[in-house]
Amino acid sequence: MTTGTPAPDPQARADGEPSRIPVGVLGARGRMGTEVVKAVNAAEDLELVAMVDEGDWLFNVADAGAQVVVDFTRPDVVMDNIRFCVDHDIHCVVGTTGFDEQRLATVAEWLEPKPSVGVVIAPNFGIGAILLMRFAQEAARFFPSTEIVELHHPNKVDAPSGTAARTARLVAAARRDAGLPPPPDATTDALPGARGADVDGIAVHAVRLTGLVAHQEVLMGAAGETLTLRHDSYDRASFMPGVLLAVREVGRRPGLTVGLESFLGL
Ligand SMILES: NC(=O)C1=CN([C@@H]2O[C@H](COP(=O)(O)OP(=O)(O)OC[C@H]3O[C@@H](n4cnc5c(N)ncnc54)[C@H](O)[C@@H]3O)[C@@H](O)[C@H]2O)C=CC1
Ligand SMILES: O=C(O)C1=N[C@H](C(=O)O)C[C@H](O)C1
Repeated sequence: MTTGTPAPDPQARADGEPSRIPVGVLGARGRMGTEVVKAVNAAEDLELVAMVDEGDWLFNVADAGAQVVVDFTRPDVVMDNIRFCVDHDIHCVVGTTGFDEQRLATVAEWLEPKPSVGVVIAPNFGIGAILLMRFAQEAARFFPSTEIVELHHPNKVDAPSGTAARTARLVAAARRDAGLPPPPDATTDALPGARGADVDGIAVHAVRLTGLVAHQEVLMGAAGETLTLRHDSYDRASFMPGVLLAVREVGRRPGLTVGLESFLGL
C-alpha cells in the first residue's frame, strides 16, 4: 500500500488494465473502515492503495491511483468525499448514512458531466438486511399496521439508522401503491417520542444498547395476526460480501445506484 505515485502493477494485463482493482478506503480507521481494509487485503483481485481517515490528505486516494473508493465516514463529511471522487473520475462505494432525496439528487447532478463514473450508495450492504427490506416491501400491502424497530451499538452516530429510514420509505411507497391509508396510530403519546419517529408515515423506534451490532425488526399486524421480519448483524464481517461485490461492479455501472438490490438481481 502506497500513498504516493502508484508502482507499476507486476501483474498488469496485456491491454494495460491493472489485473487488480486499486481501491482506496475513506474512514479507514473506523469500525467499518478497518473491516473493509481487511477484506480488500484478503481479496486477490483487489489492491489496497490508500487508507484515509480524519486529518489525512484526501488527495492520497487520487495520487495513489485508486479506481474505486469505499466510504464509511460520517454523514457530515461524505458529500465532500463523493464530490472529490467524482471530480477525479474515481468510482465510489458509499456505506455512510444520512442520504435523503435532496442529497441523492445532488450526487446525480455531479455525475451528469461524468458519464463513465459510477457511485453506489447503500444504507446496508448486509445481504440479509437487503432481503429483509425486499420482504417488507412485498408484505406491506397485506397489513394495515407496520412499525419498525432498529437496534444498534451505542456508538452509532445517527438515529434512526439509514436502513430503517429506507425500509420505512419503501414500505410506505408499497402501501401507497396498494391504496392503503397510513397505519393507524395512537397519536396521544403522553411523553414526546414515545411513539417513535415518523418516517413517511411509518413509526420508527431506535434502541441503542451495549452488546449489539446492527439489528432490525419490521412488525406488521392485521386482525388476529402479526408478522415479524428480523435481521441481525452480529459482526461487521456480515457487510463485506456486499461491499466487495459493489467494489467489483461499480465500474460497470455508471451513474448513481441507490441500494445494492440491482447488483443482487433483485
Ligand atoms: N451501509 C452499511 O452497510 C453500513 C453503514 N454504516 C455507516 O457507516 C458510517 C460509519 O460507521 P462506523 O464505521 O461505525 O463509524 P466510525 O465512527 O467507527 O468510523 C468513521 C471513521 O470515519 C473517519 N472520518 C471522519 N471524517 C473523515 C473524513 N473527512 N475523511 C476520512 N475519514 C473520516 C473517523 O475518524 C472514523 O475513523 C455510519 O454512517 C454508519 O451508519 C455502518 C455499518 C454498515
Ligand atoms: O452504524 C451502523 O453500525 C450501521 N449503520 C447502517 C445504518 O444506519 O443503517 C447499517 C447498519 O445498520 C449498521
